[in-house]
Amino acid sequence: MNNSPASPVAQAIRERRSIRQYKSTPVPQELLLSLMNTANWAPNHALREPWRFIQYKGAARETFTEAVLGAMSKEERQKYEIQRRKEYMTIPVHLIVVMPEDPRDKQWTEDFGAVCSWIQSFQLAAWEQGLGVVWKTNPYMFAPFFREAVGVAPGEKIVGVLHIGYPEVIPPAKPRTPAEARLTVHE
Ligand SMILES: Cc1cc2nc3c(=O)[nH]c(=O)nc-3n(C[C@H](O)[C@H](O)[C@H](O)COP(=O)(O)O)c2cc1C
Repeated sequence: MNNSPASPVAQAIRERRSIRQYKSTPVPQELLLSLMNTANWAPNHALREPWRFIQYKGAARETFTEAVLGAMSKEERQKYEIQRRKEYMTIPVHLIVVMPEDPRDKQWTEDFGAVCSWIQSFQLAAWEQGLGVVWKTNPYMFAPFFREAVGVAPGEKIVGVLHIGYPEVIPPAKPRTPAEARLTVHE
């Protein structure tokens, strides 16, 4: 099996970067859906496919922006509103990734793992197509105001907010610790 760093999968894993500066160029919806359908092949136990998505694009990004701003304190809003409004109205797509909160520990763990796998699969498939993504877990995600404004129900968890678009800037890689440093081998 070709597991060299030069294989297409290995290369995508190593070269993908979280993108925080985007061009305003729209992302075709067919491309987005195709990438989502690829990510749907992520491993998920008992094939529960424990994910759903809420997408904001075009003028509806205003609704997303208001949901974020409404979750801020007065002071935070004063400090960040202009910057955030500009940022969220430039990035072409915001995708909220949601999972059901199964009360059983085993199922919750499986579902969370599956949704994280979905997100990374999506990020890699997007990268291969020249699209950038960043996976965010900002404090607003946990705020009741935001959850209600975007239609996340009690009993659901937001696993991440993905910002998606064509990269304006690709940051340099942050070095990783070699696996050997974290590996205990018994033989
Ligand atoms: C679960 C998770 C949550 C993250 N949350 C944030 C976040 O809130 N804000 C952010 O700027 N990046 C966030 N990131 C992206 C990481 O900061 C990023 O992956 C890390 O800096 C390594 O950079 P790279 O992805 O370009 O290799 C998150 C990543 C993961 C996996």
